[in-house]
Amino acid sequence: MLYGSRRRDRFECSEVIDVSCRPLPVNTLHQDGTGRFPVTRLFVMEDWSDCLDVAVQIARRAGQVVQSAVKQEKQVSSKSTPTDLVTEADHQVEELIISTLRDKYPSHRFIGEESSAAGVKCELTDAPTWIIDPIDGTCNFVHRYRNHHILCLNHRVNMFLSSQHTILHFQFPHGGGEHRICCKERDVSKALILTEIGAKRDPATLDIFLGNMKKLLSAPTHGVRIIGSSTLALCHIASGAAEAYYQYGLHCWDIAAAAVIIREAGGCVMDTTGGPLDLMSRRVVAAGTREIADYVVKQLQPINYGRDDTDPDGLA
Ligand SMILES: Nc1ncnc2c1ncn2[C@@H]1O[C@H](CO)[C@@H](O)[C@H]1OP(=O)(O)O
Ligand SMILES: [Mg+2]
Ligand SMILES: [Mg+2]
Repeated sequence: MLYGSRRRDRFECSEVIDVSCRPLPVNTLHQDGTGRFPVTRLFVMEDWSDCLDVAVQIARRAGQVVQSAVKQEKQVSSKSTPTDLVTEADHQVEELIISTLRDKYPSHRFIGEESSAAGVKCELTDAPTWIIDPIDGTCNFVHRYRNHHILCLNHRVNMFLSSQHTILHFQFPHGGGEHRICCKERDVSKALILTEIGAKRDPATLDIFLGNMKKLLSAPTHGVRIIGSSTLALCHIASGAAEAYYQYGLHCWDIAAAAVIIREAGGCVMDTTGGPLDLMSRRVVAAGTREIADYVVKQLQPINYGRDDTDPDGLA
C-alpha cells in the first residue's frame, strides 16, 4: 500500500493519492465504521501511474520468489514468540520490494514487517509510505497449507496485488463502488465470523481469546473460522464470503490494504472499541454491515498487544 498521511497515527485521517489524477469522490471513499467521512485532504502525486507499473512488476517477481520457495526446504526461525514465524523467503521478498522501490523513488518511505522485526522504527509520516507484508500467512507457507491469495487485478478499482502468499499492499483509490459487498447480512445468527489467534499463547491471553470466540459462537452464529491469514480473512469480508472479522495482535501491514478494500466494497472497518480504526493499534473489527460490527464489538474482551509505533517487540 502506498500511503500518504498528515496525521501520524490515524488511518482515518490519511490522505489519499489518486492514481489517475481524477478528483476523488471523498464522501464515497473512506467512510469509517461510524458513518463519518474522515478523509481530510487529498493530494495528487505526479508519478503515481508509474508507481503502479513498477508495483505490478515487483508483485509478479515477488510472487515467483514465493512460488519457487514454497516447494523447497525452508529455514524457519521465530521472532517475537515461538509461534511468530519467519523464513528466508519473507526476508528475500521484503528486500526485493524495498530495494526496487527505493531505487526508483528515493523520497518514499517504508514500513515492512521484517524490517520492523529487525529494529527499523515503524513510523507513518507525511511522506508517501509503502506498507509491506512480504508474506501474509507465513505459518501456512511453512506448512504448505495453501491459502491462495489470487490476483485481484483490476485496472480501475482498488488494487490488491497478491500472488500466492505474497502480498504487495497497494492502494488504488477509486470510490466508484464497482465492487460492492454482495452479502449485506444484518442478523448475526446468520453470520460467518473470522478471526486469527495472535502470537501470545499464555493461559490468561488464551482464556480471553477463547472467551471471545465462545461468546460469538453462542450468539449463535453460523460459525467462527481461523484460516491463517489476517489479510485474506479481511478480504473475505470485502467479497462477502464472511460477515465479520475481528483480531487482537495483527499489525498495520496486515490491515492497511485490506481496510481500503473493505471500505471500497461498502463494508466497515473499526477499532475493537467501536471507534475509528487506528492503523497502529494492532486490533480491528471489520464487517459487511454496521449492525454486525456493533454486535461483535459488544462481545469482545480486549487483549493488549501494544502498538506498532511504540512497542516494537509487540508484546507490551
Ligand atoms: N506475531 C504474529 N504471530 C503470528 N501471526 C501473526 C503475528 N502478527 C500478525 N500475524 C498474522 O496473523 C495471521 C496468522 O494468524 C497472519 O496473517 C499473520 O501474518 P504474517 O504471516 O504476515 O505474520
Ligand atoms: Mg501478515
Ligand atoms: Mg508476513
